[in-house]
Parts: sequence; C-alpha cells; structure tokens
Amino acid sequence: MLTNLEHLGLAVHDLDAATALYTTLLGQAPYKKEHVASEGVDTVFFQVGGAKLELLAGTTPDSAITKYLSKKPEGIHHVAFEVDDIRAEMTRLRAAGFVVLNEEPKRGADNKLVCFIHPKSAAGVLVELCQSISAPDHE
Ligand SMILES: CC[C@H](C(=O)O)C(=O)SCCNC(=O)CCNC(=O)[C@H](O)C(C)(C)COP(=O)(O)OP(=O)(O)OC[C@H]1O[C@@H](n2cnc3c(N)ncnc32)[C@H](O)[C@@H]1OP(=O)(O)O
Ligand SMILES: [Co+2]
Repeated sequence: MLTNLEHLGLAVHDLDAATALYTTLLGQAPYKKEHVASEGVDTVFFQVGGAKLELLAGTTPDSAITKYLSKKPEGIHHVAFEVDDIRAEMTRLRAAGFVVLNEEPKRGADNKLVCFIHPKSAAGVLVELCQSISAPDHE
C-alpha cells in the first residue's frame, strides 16, 4: 500500500535560480541539497507541511532529467509516494500490470530506496516509490 505523498519532483534547468525562487515562494530555505550520481542529478529538498518538494537538475547528458528537459518544459516531473516495503509493492504492482522500471530498488536521494513506474502505465504520471532506508528491514 502507498502510505503517503512523499514528494513532488520538479525538473529545472537552473537549480540555483529555482532554489532561490522556491525559497521566496515557500518562505523557507531548503533542508537538503544532494547530488545523486547514479541518476545524474543534483537535488534540493524543501519540507512543506507533511510533504516535500524536490527540485532536480540534470548533471549529465544521459540523465533522465536532462533528457526530459530536452523535450519538455520545466515543471512537475514525477510524484513520489512513501511505502513501508518497496519490494512487496514492486511485486504487487507488477502483478497488477504496472511497468516497474527497476529490477531492484535503488538508492535514491534523502535516505530512501526508490523505484519508478512508467508513466504510460500510470495515466501519464511518472510515479516514484520511496522506502526510508531506516525502515525495519534495512536496519
Ligand atoms: C533517485 C533520485 C531522486 C529521488 O527522488 O530519489 C529522483 O527522483 S531521480 C528522478 C529522475 N530519474 C528518473 O526519472 C528515473 C525514471 N525515469 C525513466 O526511466 C525515464 O525518464 C522514462 C522511462 C520515464 C522515460 O524515458 P524515455 O527515454 O522513454 O523518454 P521518452 O521521452 O521516450 O518518453 C517516453 C514516453 O513517456 C513520456 N514521459 C517521459 N518522461 C515523463 C514524465 N516524467 N512524466 C510523464 N510522461 C513522461 C514521454 O512523453 C513519452 O510519451 P509519448 O506519448 O510517447 O510522447
Ligand atoms: Co524523486
């Protein structure tokens, strides 16, 4: 079961400019900036009530964000949901016919194990599942 809206991921060209804009818009500074080499992204996280905003800029030509922004405008790139057991959810959703893009969950940003569901099987939305790495079966 997906238990919580974990974050909205926004694809941006200029991370510093977008960070300054959202710092003003939200009235608060980000709590984290993190490079995720495996995804070729730099990320900035804001905590907004119970949810988070993740700003993402591509750092390599083959980054999913770089490719996305070569075809689409800046904006909401993905929606991330929290799960208690990402492997069980991957199995459940594959059985339900969703295209899970990762064989195994991978290390994402913000101390999470993550995987992605293809937008074509999720009504046009790229969905990310996130399990906190501090969760019981990862202690
Ligand atoms: C992990 C760090 C961090 C975290 O929170 O922990 C992140 O969130 S990292 C985020 C960046 N990483 C990813 O997005 C990985 C998963 N994404 C992918 O594997 C690809 O981007 C994929 C498969 C979604 C699309 O790649 P592809 O090369 O197939 O791109 P196309 O342009 O050919 O797209 C095919 C088809 O899908 C539509 N599309 C692509 N991206 C999105 C999107 N973000 N939201 C909605 N739809 C999307 C695209 O328009 C094409 O549709 P079509 O009708 O054929 O035009
Ligand atoms: Co994300």
